[in-house]
Amino acid sequence: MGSCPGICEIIESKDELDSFQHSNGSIQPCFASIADEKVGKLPMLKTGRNCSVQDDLNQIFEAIDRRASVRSLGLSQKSDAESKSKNASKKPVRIGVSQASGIGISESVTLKQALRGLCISHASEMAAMKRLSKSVGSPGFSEAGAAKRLYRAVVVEASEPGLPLDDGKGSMVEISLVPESSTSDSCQTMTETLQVARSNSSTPSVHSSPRLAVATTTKATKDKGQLKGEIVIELSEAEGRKQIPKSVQKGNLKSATSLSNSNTIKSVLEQEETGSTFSDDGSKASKLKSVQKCDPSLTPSFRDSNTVSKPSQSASNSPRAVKPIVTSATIKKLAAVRREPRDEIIPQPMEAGTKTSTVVMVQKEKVRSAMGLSISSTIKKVLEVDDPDPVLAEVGCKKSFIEPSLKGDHHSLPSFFSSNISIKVSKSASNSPRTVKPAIRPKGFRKKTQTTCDDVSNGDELPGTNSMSCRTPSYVQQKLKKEPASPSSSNTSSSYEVNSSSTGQGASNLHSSSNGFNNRVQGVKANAKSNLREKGDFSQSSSSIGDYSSSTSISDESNLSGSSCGGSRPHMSKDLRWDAVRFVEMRTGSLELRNFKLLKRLGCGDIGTVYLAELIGTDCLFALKVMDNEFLASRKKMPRARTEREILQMLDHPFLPTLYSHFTTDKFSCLVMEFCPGGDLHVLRQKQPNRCFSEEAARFYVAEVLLALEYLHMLGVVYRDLKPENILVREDGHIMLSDFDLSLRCTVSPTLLKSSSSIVEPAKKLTGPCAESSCIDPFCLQPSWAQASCFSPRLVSTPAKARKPKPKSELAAQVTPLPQLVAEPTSARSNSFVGTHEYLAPEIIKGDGHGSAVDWWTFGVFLYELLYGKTPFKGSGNEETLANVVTQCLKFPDDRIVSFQARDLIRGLLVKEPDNRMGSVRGAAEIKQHQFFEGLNWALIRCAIPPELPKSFEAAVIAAAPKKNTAKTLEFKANGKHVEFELF
Ligand SMILES: Nc1ncnc2c1ncn2[C@@H]1O[C@H](COP(=O)(O)OP(=O)(O)OP(=O)(O)O)[C@@H](O)[C@H]1O
Repeated sequence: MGSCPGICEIIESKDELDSFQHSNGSIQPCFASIADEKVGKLPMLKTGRNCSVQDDLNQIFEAIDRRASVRSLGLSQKSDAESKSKNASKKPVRIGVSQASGIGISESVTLKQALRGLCISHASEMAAMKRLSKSVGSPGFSEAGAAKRLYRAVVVEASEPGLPLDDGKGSMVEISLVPESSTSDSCQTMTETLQVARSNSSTPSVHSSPRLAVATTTKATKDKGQLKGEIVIELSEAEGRKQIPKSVQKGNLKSATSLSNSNTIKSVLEQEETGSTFSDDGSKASKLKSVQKCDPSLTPSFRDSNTVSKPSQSASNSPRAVKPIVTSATIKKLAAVRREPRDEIIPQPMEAGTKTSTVVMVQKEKVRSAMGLSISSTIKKVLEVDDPDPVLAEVGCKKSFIEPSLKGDHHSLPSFFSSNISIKVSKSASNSPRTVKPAIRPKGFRKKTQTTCDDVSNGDELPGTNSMSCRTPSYVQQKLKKEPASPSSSNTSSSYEVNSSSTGQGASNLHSSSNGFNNRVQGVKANAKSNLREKGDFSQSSSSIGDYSSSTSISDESNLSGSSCGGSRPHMSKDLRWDAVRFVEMRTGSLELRNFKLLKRLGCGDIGTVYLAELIGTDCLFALKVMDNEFLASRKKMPRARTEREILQMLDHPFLPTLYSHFTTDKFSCLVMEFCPGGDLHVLRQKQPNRCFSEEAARFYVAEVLLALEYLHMLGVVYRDLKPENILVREDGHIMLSDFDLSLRCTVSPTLLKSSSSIVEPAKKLTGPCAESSCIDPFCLQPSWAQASCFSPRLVSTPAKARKPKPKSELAAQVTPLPQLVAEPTSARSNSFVGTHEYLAPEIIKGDGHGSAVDWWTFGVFLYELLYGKTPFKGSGNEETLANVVTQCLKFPDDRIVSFQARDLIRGLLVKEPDNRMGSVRGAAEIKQHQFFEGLNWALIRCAIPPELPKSFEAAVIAAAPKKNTAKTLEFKANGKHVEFELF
């Protein structure tokens, strides 16, 4: 035995087999039979018969095969199985069964190990057989094959399941190297969806030398008869790609492959680091390690070129587009170890990358031409061709920034822009009695300002207002006197300056170097179509009143931190504006005002000014709300600004705005929002015949608003400022609620309400898809309101006395109502005096405290105004209006025919006592069931064809651009002073 290692091994194996028989009862019968059969052959070994190791191995594997066959066929068919398994053992397919196990193929295998493997698992058997049936040096077993398997193991593990391997050109594993110093930052701020390319790294910047794009590919070489795996790390740096061969001993290879992909690279690199073979810069290894430690999902990859190798949704849609390289989902998994087709992502100015770089650039050009003109270039073109106005031309084409200086007015823009064109702005008092706070607004603009009341509790004075007493009925004043009034100082002048000389170094750099994103911008044009017309002549005026004197049940911050600016919105992955923002953030470290080119002032609110702004270098348009920090602080409006931002951050709804980003500088707080090019419903209504919407159109708009309010309520947000001016129209004609600085945040405690049969009408025969789902199964967990919410509007609002007694048969047919889940803040209470005069709910005016029911009041006023062209309680002045709201009965004008259903809904909503108001108890679900909405497909309304589409973008731009020989100034009136305003 001692002379024959094979014998020793076999005996040991036998022992092990024996011991296994004892230890594993489940397999024992099968195994025992095999062992018995082996007895006849084993004596040859025991008697010292001369045998080769190969013979022994053959015998062993025959036993293995028999055992496997017996396992599969059962004991009763043992004999057949043996013969079959013998044949099977010779089939090459068995050898190649385990791809993964092949990773460890470099390890020399002893018989002992092979036999031990027999007792471990079937997979181990396969591996052992594979090793022994093919010698290391056989043609079918190459180191290249091993390396390939190693590569596959690494890449497949790291890739998305199902991602096809590209063993040819795609055999790259890319690693991003970020310096220690910048890793933490980038991990926080950068996402995986973009890879920023940098073409000229000679310019020192934050993103230049520290970030290295490392591509690793596994290769295999045979060195001195030993299997070695070689990992080539390719450092893509400005000066070119370096290939740093890394010799990995077979042990390393084995250990590497047994680890996870990231660990694999990490462990290999650690060894290389100690061996100083990684690169000439020893720090790179540690840098790479630091990246590996970083959250992979947050590790971006930078490349030195203009090419952006980010998977482009739009590009993928285009036949000529650059093929998406790695899906974002893949990148998440491959953040540290990423495989990307080399020819598309390595636009390096180096030998190997030159060709591919050219390819990319060609593809980019194709994409660009396929996309046509970008939005911003359309604007520029229009302005250049049609508008000789040098100011507008400068704004559109050369002057990227506008700077109004802060002269006692919050409507100011960044001061860090140099300015050499000053525009005098003067204001005159509004003619409207309801105009409380002056603001820079187009002539005739129906003001959407807020009165000083929002700062009543602070004793703060707001511009253009004297005190609450001037607008509030005396009996209301009495109630309000407990809160200190705060007259406001008026903004009498402001100066806007246009930067005609400099757009800022950073901006110009960005502009010139960030064309890469344009290649992936597709479809943004449609999103960014803008109706740039100034708002027309409007007869009515209303103002929002903000008061944060007291409110109960304000939600905590944690409620608001739910959604970030996009990462958690996979359904918005096609929205390239996210990518645009990230693109710039990654390039510049953070978003700043200088990254935007302000194209047009969209309007001024109480806390800031909203601009149409192009994110430089991306062709993406945004609504940029700029708020002056000093003004906010001095007017104690910081909480309102914060509230708006926090609410916007939470929103993720088709009828609510998207906040792409926000940033704060020393001077300004900015919100980067979705731009709505269609104007607002107030303007739209003015254009309708008789300045009223048709009932069908009104139903569409109020239905979308209702869904938005329902969503807000469920988030614990009472909107409080519903009015047509705050309903913006998207370019697709659907609506978007805006302006949340007056909103109330509160906690929501979902409750199950027992529906009473007196409220819920008997189920009608449904015609929609919900007919079958109108479940009456008492075990069904679907709440009753949900059953009816889609297609089965039911009359729930009719006052009790107005309801006719039901026939007995009908009552018998009533569906037993299930408890209704109410997830709206119906019990929230605030004593704030907020809103717009004509829209203020009685309980707000009376100071009785209010909750979410105020939104249903304003909803009623809103519907009324859309249908009748005016608000129901409008008086000759604000005081009268407030008095009317509290005391006057609801009346419908006779000069316009409106359906009973519409009037019934308005009647139910404009109930002065909030507790009796429709929606106050059961929320939006109750309103949705009203007959006015009968037949409306709530679930699909977002896909419905809207009543009206905004003007085409180009036409709107042309219309917005000042005409030839027209005066270069636009005049606005505020507080009796004329304002010269040349900017837009
Ligand atoms: N996302 C947007 N897209 C297009 N225009 C917008 C957008 N957001 C706001 N606007 C326009 O900018 C103007 C100012 O809006 P902002 O929300 O700052 O104030 P406001 O609506 O006047 O109300 P408030 O004074 O109560 O804040 C509005 O007239 C609105 O039409």
